[in-house]
Amino acid sequence: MEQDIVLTEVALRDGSHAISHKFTTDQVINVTKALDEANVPYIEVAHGDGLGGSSLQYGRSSTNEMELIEAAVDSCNQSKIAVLMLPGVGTVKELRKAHQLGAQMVRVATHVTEADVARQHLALGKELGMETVGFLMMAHMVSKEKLLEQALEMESSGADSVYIVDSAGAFLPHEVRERIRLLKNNLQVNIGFHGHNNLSLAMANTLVAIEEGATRIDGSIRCLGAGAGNTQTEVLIGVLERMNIKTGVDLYKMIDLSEYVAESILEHPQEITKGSFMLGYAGVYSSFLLHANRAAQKFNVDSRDILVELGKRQVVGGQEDMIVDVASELAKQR
Ligand SMILES: CC[C@H](O)CC(=O)C(=O)O
Ligand SMILES: [Mn+2]
Repeated sequence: MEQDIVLTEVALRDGSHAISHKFTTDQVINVTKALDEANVPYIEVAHGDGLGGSSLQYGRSSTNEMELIEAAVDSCNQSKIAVLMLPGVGTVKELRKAHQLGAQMVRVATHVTEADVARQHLALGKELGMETVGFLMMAHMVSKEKLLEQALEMESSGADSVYIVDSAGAFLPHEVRERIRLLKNNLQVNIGFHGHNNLSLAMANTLVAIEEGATRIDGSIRCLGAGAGNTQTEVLIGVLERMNIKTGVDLYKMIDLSEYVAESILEHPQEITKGSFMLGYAGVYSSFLLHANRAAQKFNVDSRDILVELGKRQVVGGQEDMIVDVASELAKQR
């Protein structure tokens, strides 16, 4: 199969944030089968916060993620199942289990300044014979020089690909251009990009990343991802086709699947709402959206004020408890 760009479909992991981690086994089987038939190379399956994420802090999964991973593996003839893991949220025990069930790629995600904590998990991925990805989250929070330093750390730890992850959907296209160019000029491994559409820039940022040499790209079908969702996979495939860039993925099958996702999975359309826009504007983790909406309701404050304050405090993944603190402080100040 000819491929210029290698796609990873993330709806069955990133989309978990958008539906409060309620994927059912049937939904995972239906989506995975369709993605496999459409020739999508990699399909990520896990709790939204990665292996082991099911908890009070992040939100409990309705169905055990290992059951979902197993169902996804069994539904594929050619697609490979990827898992995300955040060291500290997930453990080596869960990574070994996911591998045993048939996952073939591990994407080790760290905050953009903490690449060194991925070393052990990337090494284990390699030892198990998995393809490895270093996933640098909240990349907009640092300078391009710092990002390069951290990307080199991921490369030296054994990542086959290093991703710039726009977790907050905060990047502007020229910022993505500069960063992908710098990594491309200094790393030997594949460069990837994972966008969020909070400022309506996921597609533009993805195209700029591809122009600068990124070859590993994430998308979520029907934008089923955190915040306003990710770069919309089926639309990206069509746009790349128009640009003569090959993904090897069947466009019509993806459009059919997109209709299924809208009818059978989405609780509401993935839109740029006041909350999701504010994530990108203030630079806040996309997965904080539903938590912030709930806290806004509970404390009767504006979710925009919560998100702006979280942005000012530069909160990072794992600090979800701050959302309630901020909402309660805002309520007291009123
Ligand atoms: C909490 C993990 C996070 O959702 C990973 C990711 O997709 C991102 O940072 O955008
Ligand atoms: Mn994401």
